Amino acid sequence: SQTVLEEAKEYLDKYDKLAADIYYHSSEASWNYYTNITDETLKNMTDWSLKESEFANIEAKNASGFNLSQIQDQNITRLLKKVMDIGISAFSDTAKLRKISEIQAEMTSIYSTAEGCINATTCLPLEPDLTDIITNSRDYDELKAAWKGWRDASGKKMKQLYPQFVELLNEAITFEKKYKDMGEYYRSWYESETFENDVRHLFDELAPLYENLHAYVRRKLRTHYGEDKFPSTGHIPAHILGNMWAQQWNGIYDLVAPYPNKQSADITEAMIAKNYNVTYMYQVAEDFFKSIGLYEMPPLFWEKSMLVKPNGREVVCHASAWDFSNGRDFRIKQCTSVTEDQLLTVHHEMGHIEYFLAYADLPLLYRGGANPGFHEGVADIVTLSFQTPEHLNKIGLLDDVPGQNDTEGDINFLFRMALEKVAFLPFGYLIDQWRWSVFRGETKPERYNEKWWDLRCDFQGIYPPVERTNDDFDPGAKYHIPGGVPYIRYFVSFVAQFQWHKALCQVGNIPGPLHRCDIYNNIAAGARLNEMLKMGASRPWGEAMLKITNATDGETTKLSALPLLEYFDPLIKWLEKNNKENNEILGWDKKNCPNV
Ligand SMILES: C[C@H](NC(=O)O)C(=O)O
Ligand SMILES: [Zn+2]
Repeated sequence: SQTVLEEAKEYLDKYDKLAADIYYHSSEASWNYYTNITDETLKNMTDWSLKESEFANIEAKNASGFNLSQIQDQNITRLLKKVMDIGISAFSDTAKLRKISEIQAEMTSIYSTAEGCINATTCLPLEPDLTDIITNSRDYDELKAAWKGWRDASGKKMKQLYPQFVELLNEAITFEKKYKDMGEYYRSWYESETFENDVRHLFDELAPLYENLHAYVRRKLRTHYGEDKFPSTGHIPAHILGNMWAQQWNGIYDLVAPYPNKQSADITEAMIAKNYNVTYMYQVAEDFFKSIGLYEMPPLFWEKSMLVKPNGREVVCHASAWDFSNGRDFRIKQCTSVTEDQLLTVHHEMGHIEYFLAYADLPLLYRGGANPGFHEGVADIVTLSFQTPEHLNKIGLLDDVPGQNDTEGDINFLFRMALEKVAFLPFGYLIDQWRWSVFRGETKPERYNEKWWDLRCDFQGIYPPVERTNDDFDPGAKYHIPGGVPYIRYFVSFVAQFQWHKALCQVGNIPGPLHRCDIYNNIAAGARLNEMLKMGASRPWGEAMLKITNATDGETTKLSALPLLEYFDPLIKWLEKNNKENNEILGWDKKNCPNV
């Protein structure tokens, strides 16, 4: 007779083939909905997501037939546990599972087809129109109209749907009695009892840097928009930070740059001047990955991706990368336009594809990030190199590179990176603080919007330029809420990517300060990164962290804020000095939120 181990291995091989087939069809059905929103594609996607749940449910029962204590092979037991860890698919009420899928699809459709009205006659989609206004307008009232118009057309329209979505998700996830609520299930993906506390500590460590950036930007914006827009509580109006959600502020770099008379690198202009088109943007990104020994895009990528917003049909424009579970079919869906921000997003989405390609030979159950934050950090990691003046100069998008002793040019660059990476930290942290409090039942529907603004006011130090009431549902105006995509992964990513950048610059023997390091063409750096990518989700993520940091202190299996703080150290000193010289009072009243 076969040993239990041999039986388990045989079972897992069969599972892998069955799962690959179901996942392929289910991904294809989702793809057809996200790239063509109709009732018919919605129905087909929902049907397939139910087939996927049914498959997961049956296989979880089959796998539970194995007595894990009789199997010494840790790899096999880890795989069997993953077969059994199926989240809401364990729920027996398939009608309610269908309802969950339908509500999420409907909210995603409302978000993706919404047109925000900026006046009585003009209503515009988020991408590219409202995004362009929010990024480029410097007119307080024009910005306010776009900000309000978007929220009225998106979040407000799905307010009634969200309470039921939460209730059904919690009912489904508690069915097995393994998780208290959906938030606990999402956090379980980080395989750590202390995860929630760990991210809070990281946030607290990084808060002083954010407060210095906030104080400096606030002072610069006050001079442009006038004192009257800045309440004594210290908050900044939410709509003048160059981004629809004030999540990253690089859009207003020209307005707040430390040394504005220095040549401000307007990369979008340079791209247009160099006749960049969408395809070329993807070739530039692919060239970067190939230069460090990673993977070129397979033929099906170019054949099947959706790289521009199509005419004549509704699509989900929010950019994403897709793995069709067959080792050959990987796609990006992005309504790409020729801007610097979009070029960063192209590198981000292709970074996900690089991870997919690196772990494509692993069992399907291991084809994922070591944790969700790793997948987002891997997506971002090359942008830390790509944006350096050295690299932009190499690819012809920047003429003069600030020399190492050109402090002003260097500070301008670091400041620009802080607008993208430091400004994000409270936002990346607070989205799931809201969502976890909703899933826990601490925040009831009648307080959804109030809680959202309490968190935005407390952690980000911003306030809404238009009075909010409980008829509003501003969480719904951010893709990841209707899209059902957890968000703490981005906070984890923004911390981890600096740990990795430091490790890759070291192993690549790249001299100079961390913030000027470019791993382009560095095979050693790429090889080290690839070693971690190839692990996928096969081992607890602390081992993946160690693989990339190659640390001997044993400690660096954890997330650490130190590399991020080291990267920004010259700017921290500059901001502290500048804020002091201007008698700027750091921070804001965290518990008193101006509601216009
Ligand atoms: C940071 C996050 N990125 C992504 O969704 O790919 C966002 O856009 O909010
Ligand atoms: Zn991503």
